[in-house]
Amino acid sequence: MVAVMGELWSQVGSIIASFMFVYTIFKDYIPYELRGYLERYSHKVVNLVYPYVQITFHEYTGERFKRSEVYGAIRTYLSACPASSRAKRLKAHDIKDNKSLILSMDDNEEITEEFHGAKLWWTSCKYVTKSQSFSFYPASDEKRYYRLTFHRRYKDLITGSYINHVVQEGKAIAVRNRQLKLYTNNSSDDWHGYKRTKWSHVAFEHPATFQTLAMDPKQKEEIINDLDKFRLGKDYYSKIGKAWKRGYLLYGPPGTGKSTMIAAMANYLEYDIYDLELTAVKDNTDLKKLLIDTSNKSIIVIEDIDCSLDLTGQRNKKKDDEKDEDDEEKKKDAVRKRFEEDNKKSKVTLSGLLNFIDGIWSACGGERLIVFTTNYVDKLDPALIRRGRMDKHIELSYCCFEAFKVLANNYLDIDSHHLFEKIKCLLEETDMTPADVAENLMPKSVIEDVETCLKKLIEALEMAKEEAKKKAEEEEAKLKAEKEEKEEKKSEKSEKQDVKCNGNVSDEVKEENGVKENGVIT
Ligand SMILES: Nc1ncnc2c1ncn2[C@@H]1O[C@H](COP(=O)(O)OP(=O)(O)OP(=O)(O)O)[C@@H](O)[C@H]1O
Ligand SMILES: [Mg+2]
Repeated sequence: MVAVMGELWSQVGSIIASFMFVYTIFKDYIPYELRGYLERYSHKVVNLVYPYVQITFHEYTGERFKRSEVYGAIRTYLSACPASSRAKRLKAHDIKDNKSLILSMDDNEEITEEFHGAKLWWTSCKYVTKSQSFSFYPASDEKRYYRLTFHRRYKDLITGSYINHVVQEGKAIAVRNRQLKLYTNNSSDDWHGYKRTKWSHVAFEHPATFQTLAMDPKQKEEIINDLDKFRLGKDYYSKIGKAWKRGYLLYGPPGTGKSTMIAAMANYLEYDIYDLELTAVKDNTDLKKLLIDTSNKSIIVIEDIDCSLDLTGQRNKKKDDEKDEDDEEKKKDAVRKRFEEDNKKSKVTLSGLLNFIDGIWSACGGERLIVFTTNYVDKLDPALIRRGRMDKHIELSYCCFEAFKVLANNYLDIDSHHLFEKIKCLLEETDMTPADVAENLMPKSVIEDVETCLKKLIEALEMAKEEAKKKAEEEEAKLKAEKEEKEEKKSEKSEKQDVKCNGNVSDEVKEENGVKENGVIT
């Protein structure tokens, strides 16, 4: 009965809509005074006859700045609600672990739901606005939204509890179905073409975890506790008046597991990764826009921060050869070229990056980790890595024995072996990265057993030790030679000085003598 009534009402609605359509066409032929009356009363009639309320939920909020979280939650809720199985046109969009297919309503599809006796209709809508500019890829602007229609007598129920229920449920389903994503930023030039998104993504399927990460167990536990504290710290952060974000600086030589640790963090927290390529960002404004377009529960990564940009903001010095150019035309060409090159180059500055990390904009949204990695921590500007921006500094260093044990367990499934003692001694004496240790531990053929792999590692460690020793000796010899050379030069100098002094003295003496002699003679 309710369904029949609902359909009846929606038919009344469409009749009214048709009437409005005809009215707009013939509006100009109706006398002005009559038009005023008609418009005033038609609204009253519509309100009287059509007792339905509509609410729209747009995909983008704030002038397309940010994708609406509510829209996303509604989409997830609707794709999972039983009523959606009756919809005929569905869109497949996410496939979790290549197993379950996630479907959502296609454009202009409608589904009906009931909530505490109230009947409501969800419609997914889209409208296209064509941009005026002529280009090879016409930038048509698709705007999507969901429209919820219900009887006005249920307004309190729907706005009070139903929408809240939909959003909460949608978010919970999203967490359950969550497929982690790895994003990378598109070049700023592509934001306005047919590829309008700032970030592109793929499914994140890195298998690294904290169990497989080889490092000092104490340090590892400390990091895990820190992450836990952060994840559960929403109330704490709001209490202390700080944006809910945390900065990590991972530093250490190449191959010590910095990138691996980021993957382990993402898998542990179930956060998406936004791998930010700074050189593709045009300027500070675009950097801000990228930040705003990231979702909550995410890790924003800038790898090799020391090489990403010249963050001192100094311009390149003029090339010397250009100074000598006499030809006017050539000079102009060079200037134009340099201007174009400069334009292409990223103009992100240190202050832009600092603002990105902890400026006012960084508080939009929450639950974000910002991770920087570098091989040379000393090269970084102190302002960039001060606490508050980079709250936790983590040094990933050469492989210690504890880290080796984790790798041995990962690669060879062993906890102990009689060769472990020897390896322990060698690791204490030699610097070898976990990447190199792992490479030596990995069996390269089916006939290689545990013992062979461990022996291979011992051999590599001994070789590394030998090399390090040779290098140290060479370095020492070089230093010694330099020192000797310096001393030699010094002694030569002082000798020369002595000679000069003696020479002078003898001359003086000679002169004196000469004078005397002369005096005597004369
Ligand atoms: N601590 C570690 N635990 C487990 N595996 C490691 C560790 N460190 C390195 N590896 C192994 O070595 C490889 C290289 O490590 P990774 O890429 O994380 O190094 P990195 O510190 O990021 O190096 P770079 O500074 O060159 O980027 C990884 O594929 C991983 O298998
Ligand atoms: Mg790396």
